[in-house]
Amino acid sequence: MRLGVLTSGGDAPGMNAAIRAVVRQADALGHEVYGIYRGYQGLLESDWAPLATRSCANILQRGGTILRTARCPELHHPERRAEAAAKLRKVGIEALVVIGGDGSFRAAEALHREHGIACAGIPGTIDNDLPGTDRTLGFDTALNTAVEAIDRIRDTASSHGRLFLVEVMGRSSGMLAVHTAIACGAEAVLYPESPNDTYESLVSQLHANWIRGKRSSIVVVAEGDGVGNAVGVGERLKRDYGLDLRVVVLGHVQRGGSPSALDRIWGSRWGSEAVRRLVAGERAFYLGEVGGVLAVQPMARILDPHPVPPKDLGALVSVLAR
Ligand SMILES: Nc1ncnc2c1ncn2[C@@H]1O[C@H](COP(=O)(O)OP(=O)(O)O)[C@@H](O)[C@H]1O
Ligand SMILES: O=P(O)(O)OC[C@H]1O[C@](O)(COP(=O)(O)O)[C@@H](O)[C@@H]1O
Repeated sequence: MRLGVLTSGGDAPGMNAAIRAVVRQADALGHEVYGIYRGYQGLLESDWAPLATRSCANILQRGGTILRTARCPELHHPERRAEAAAKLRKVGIEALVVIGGDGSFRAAEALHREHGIACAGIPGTIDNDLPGTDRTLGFDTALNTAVEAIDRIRDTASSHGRLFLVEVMGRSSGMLAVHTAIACGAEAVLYPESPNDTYESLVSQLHANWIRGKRSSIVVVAEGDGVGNAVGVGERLKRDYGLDLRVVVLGHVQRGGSPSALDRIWGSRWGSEAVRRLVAGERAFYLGEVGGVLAVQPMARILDPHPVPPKDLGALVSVLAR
């Protein structure tokens, strides 16, 4: 059997572990893998090549993706998906392993529903916002990167008695922000799924801490937060209260770097499992981890609402900051 593998959407540490496992598990079972470069964009352009098992040497510990990645707005059009399916059939790729996030899986779901392409999904996004899995590749690494960066910022915050607003990634998900805030002992967190967050509530939290004698604070702000991004909130606080605050946008620093052990392990397990299920005839599923155990979800489950950060974690941030 000829399988295809692609990485799509944002890159995430652990994607290379998954690619390596796909290639080597297929090789062990006597199947062939084509690597498709630049996600669905490369698929539309027939940008692919066979991946030999030795071509995956020394990639397990590398961030990013050796297959490169892209966002491909064209795939939202049904005619382009029909073209993609025809290209796969022409080259003899019978099943596709898609490593990516929610959007990448939605594309796979459509390719299967509309054209019968067998698809396996491996969660790969630092956002950790997929239904049916507690974990996505890259989240653990990105979380640890953000925490390490904020620990350094904390030194200056306390030495100078300053407020820092630190922006972490998450265009529509607060998972990374909330977990980062707990792990670095932030004074407050702002994230998109928390409708009760307001500028006024942030000010009163910071003020209450000041009254308690706290002279420095770190506020973690998710990129897609509704109150405004870190720069916007910072400008407003400066204007209203004349605070000598600083804003740090961690940005893509969080997306790169060598994957954590957990991201390598899950990338390896999911890559192997995806191949074993596809060659056994399964057609449309994605893998995950639920309660520490490997889980399998029907691909259509990706259409469910995305998970939101547990409410108690958001509330815990301010309790622990007292
Ligand atoms: N609803 C959709 N229908 C078809 N293709 C989609 C859909 N959503 C996303 N895609 C494809 O998947 C790619 C990656 O999606 P994106 O949301 O950017 O990243 P991620 O997979 O990390 O969530 C898009 O560039 C597009 O090619
Ligand atoms: O690198 P880009 O294209 O600016 O994307 C930034 C976005 O990518 C992410 O890191 C991951 O998002 P996806 O998983 O949807 O690709 C988001 O947190 C962030 O908003």
